[in-house]
Amino acid sequence: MSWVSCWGLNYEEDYYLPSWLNKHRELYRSFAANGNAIGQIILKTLERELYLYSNELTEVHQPKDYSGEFVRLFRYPAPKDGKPHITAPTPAHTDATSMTLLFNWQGGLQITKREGQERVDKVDRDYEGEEWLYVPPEPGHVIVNLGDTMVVLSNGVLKSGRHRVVTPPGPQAKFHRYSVLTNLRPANNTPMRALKSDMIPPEEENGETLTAREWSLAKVKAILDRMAAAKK
Ligand SMILES: O=C(O)CCC(=O)C(=O)O
Ligand SMILES: [Fe+2]
Repeated sequence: MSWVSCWGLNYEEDYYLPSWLNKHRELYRSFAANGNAIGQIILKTLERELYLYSNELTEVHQPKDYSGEFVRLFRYPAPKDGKPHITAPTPAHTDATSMTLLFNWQGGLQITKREGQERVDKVDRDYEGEEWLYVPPEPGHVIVNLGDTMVVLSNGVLKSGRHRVVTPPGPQAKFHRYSVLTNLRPANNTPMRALKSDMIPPEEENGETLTAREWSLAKVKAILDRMAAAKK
């Protein structure tokens, strides 16, 4: 599997793109901006359902603010022998985003049937006997995965969806799989603690609150440490 990510930090103004993508700068900008606009509609609905009355979710996901948001393109080569890959090309995980918008044309994305998962799994561990369901792409639709920061901001009222990508089923396996995703993430300085509302259970005070940037770096570090430990 190969992929390329472009961190469109503050994609309304200054951002760097590699030369091959810079030729399509306007397409890139409008893809990221439209993704954010779709996300804003979903966040507005969640604000209402969570009884948040002062734009607490939408105001920390504004394109003008610096955050860890990115656009990512994936290419999953078709297996040469036609047999499904033994290990999932994208292993099971929840996204460290607030919300991921995923565009793809082939199957292969799966969600888990497992219930009662931990609040936020810092290392995306594997669970024995976990059952998986395909999410077939529908023309004209985008797949939306809610991510871990929403779990933190809602103190567990919202859940992040655990998913993975395996070889596309049936005859689709003969073709390379491409996917394009964009996402929403809280502005870098957003405090990663539960928002206050009648729908959100109050959070226990436990010392220091990380910013969104510190919080996502800690998740990446936990995953890298786990991968290094698995190699030993
Ligand atoms: O390639 C895909 O369809 C999904 C990849 C994914 O889950 C991710 O990058 O978080
Ligand atoms: Fe993901």
